[in-house]
Amino acid sequence: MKLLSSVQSFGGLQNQYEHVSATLNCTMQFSVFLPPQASDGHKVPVAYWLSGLTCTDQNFATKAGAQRVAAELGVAIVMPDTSPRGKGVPDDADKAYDFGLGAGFYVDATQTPWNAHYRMYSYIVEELPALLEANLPVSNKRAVFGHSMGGHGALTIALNNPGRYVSVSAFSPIVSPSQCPWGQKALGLYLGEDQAAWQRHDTVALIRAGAPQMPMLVDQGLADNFLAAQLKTELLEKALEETGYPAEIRYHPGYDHSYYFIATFIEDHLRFHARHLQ
Ligand SMILES: N[C@@H](CCC(=O)N[C@@H](CSC=O)C(=O)NCC(=O)O)C(=O)O
Repeated sequence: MKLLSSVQSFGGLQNQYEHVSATLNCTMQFSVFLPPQASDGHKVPVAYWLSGLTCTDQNFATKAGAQRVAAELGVAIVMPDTSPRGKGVPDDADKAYDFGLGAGFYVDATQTPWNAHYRMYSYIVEELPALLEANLPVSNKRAVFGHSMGGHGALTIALNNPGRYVSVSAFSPIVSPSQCPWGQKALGLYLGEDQAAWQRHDTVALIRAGAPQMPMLVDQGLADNFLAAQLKTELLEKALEETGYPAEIRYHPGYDHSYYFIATFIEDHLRFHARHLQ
């Protein structure tokens, strides 16, 4: 992997890298915040941040304001891109923002032409951690968190891989892609119309199917324009209640879907993960 840029922040380093991904069959960029505790080669625990629709590795790095607390806690943050990129990577036919480039939905596509590149699930779960743990001072103590499409990615990836992550959290997640327009479009095109294949990428379905318990925190703004039609947090709330799954959902009056909301509560998420990572 090649270092593209490196700037100091709160005593740590905000770095951007490029590498050729065998999983995604293209060149990818990602960002990593390395806290000061990593500077002597000491391996630090790591939280993987999964961004939402339209994002690259830069949105969280520049808008969330996570570096100060991550530096204090000694936790690295990995910020991957949200889809494969580059020449030959197919996009939505109408260049819509909710499918294709910037909208990988953290699944491994099985349908042509998407399956040649769109394998974000395996990229996040396997390729990226292996690359980083071999080349950077980060340990295999991992947490995963994300926003919106990335909140869906974080929750489903954690529930499918409880041994690989100690904790999971999400801002404004799509809790049941099987039951909202963004998810139905993406899963239909990436995985095909047989909804049986969608269930392991649907947080509500996974919880209802008896997913193993792990520390889980969800924050949702009540002034979020996407709440009623796309996010549907109430479906998760109901599934948690009916199965006795012990997650915390916090609702915040007045907060919308933006990074202003994320920046307000990111400290809570980092402290939540640090408690489980250390
Ligand atoms: N352009 C779209 C909305 C796109 C949007 O709001 N993206 C969110 C994530 S939404 C779910 O995954 C985001 O994080 N945007 C980047 C940012 O820096 O804010 C529309 O017009 O509705």
